[in-house]
Amino acid sequence: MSNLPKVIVKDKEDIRTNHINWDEYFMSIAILSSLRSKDTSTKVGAAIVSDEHKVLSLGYNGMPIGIDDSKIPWAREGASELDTKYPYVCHAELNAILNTERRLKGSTLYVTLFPCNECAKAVIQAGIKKVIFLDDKYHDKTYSIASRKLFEMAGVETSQYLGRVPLIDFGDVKYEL
Ligand SMILES: Nc1ccn([C@H]2C[C@H](O)[C@@H](COP(=O)(O)O)O2)c(=O)n1
Repeated sequence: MSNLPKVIVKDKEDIRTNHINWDEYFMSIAILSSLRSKDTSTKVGAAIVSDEHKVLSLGYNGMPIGIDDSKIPWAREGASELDTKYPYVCHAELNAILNTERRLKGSTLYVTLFPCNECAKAVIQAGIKKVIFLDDKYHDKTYSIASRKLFEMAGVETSQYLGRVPLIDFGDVKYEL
């Protein structure tokens, strides 16, 4: 008996259509990575890829290494900002940049949420040349406006991923649009 999932393709003979394309592949990896996040409201995943289509690094939003994340709030609101997740959580893009010692110059970042201005600065400093994002739900926030400015001035190309997304279902954790 095999534990491999059954492969279903529409046209096995047509090599142009019987596999997923690069963007689908890498955005799916970013989406899968997002499911590692313990954030209960927004799980973000990131994959950094070379111009030779090699995965250089992965990341998701989480508390810094060594921090007992059961002792840190995951809340969006609290008595003070210190009682929320925001001052503590490390964003997916920053984690992906820091999770490798490889050279990221000229690479592409696939991320499930448009980067904030702090991550935009790290993306630029790392030499990442292209950002492909899935969601842009904070488009009108000041930090997103600042990100767009920074990317434009630094010559980082950005584009929204409008392709197919996988339905990932682990039962209690799933990804669906
Ligand atoms: N580009 C981004 C934006 C946000 N994050 C993280 C930070 C938080 O854990 C979460 C956002 O939470 P919300 O305010 O939507 O409850 O996503 C990130 O990793 N990358």
